[in-house]
Amino acid sequence: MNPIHGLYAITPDVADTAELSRLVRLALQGGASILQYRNKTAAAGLRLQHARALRELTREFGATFIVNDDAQLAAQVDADGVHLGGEDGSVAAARALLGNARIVGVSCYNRVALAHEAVRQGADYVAFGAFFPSSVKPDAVQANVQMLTAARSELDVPIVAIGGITQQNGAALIAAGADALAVITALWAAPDIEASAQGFSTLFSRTRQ
Ligand SMILES: Cc1ncc(COP(=O)(O)OP(=O)(O)O)c(N)n1
Ligand SMILES: Cc1ncsc1CCOP(=O)(O)O
Ligand SMILES: [Mg+2]
Repeated sequence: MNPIHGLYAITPDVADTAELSRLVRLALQGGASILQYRNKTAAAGLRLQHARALRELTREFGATFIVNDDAQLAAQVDADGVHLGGEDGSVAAARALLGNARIVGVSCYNRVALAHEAVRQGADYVAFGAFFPSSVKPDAVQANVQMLTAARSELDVPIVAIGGITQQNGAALIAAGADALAVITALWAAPDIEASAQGFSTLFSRTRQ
């Protein structure tokens, strides 16, 4: 099975490791198949503690564990891979740390040409977005369904969609070719995180791909 398929949960900004683990467990119970550890503010020691805890938890559930931005941290905690944006270093540098068996995902914003280049450099998946307004990244570049459709017809690697995705607007992205939906707010701000994860996961069995 493609390890990049289904609900791709990205961690909320929660500093306390036990509380972060409690929330993530709910998402995994609800069926999140990929977890990305994304934290822009914690100190290195706390990030290591978080990443170690989440590595253990994702193993328990058989979920794919990706670290955002930091290939070194990914290697240190034996994560399944790393996610790189335009300012996060090259695929080659990540490969040098992680080897060929790990996953390297690359942000391509709204540019299919960037995705071709990422694949040429050895990316295992590409991400496009933001598809909808995002309170986490209000200034994010806007992507649209037409470019996703074009990307799907041109690319063989898994495609992740991100940015303001909800259970309501996510189905159209899956129908257009997204293999995974990366979500922050609609998952963690939901009144029932497990039910929200379940709802997102169900979209993948309902929507023709
Ligand atoms: C799955 C996924 N897609 C896109 C991003 C955004 O990456 P980037 O542009 O590097 O921005 P930051 O998340 O680092 O602020 C992502 N993290 N995950
Ligand atoms: C990291 C990132 N990159 C583009 S939008 C975004 C944030 C996604 O969060 P949300 O699902 O809350 O819009
Ligand atoms: Mg980044």
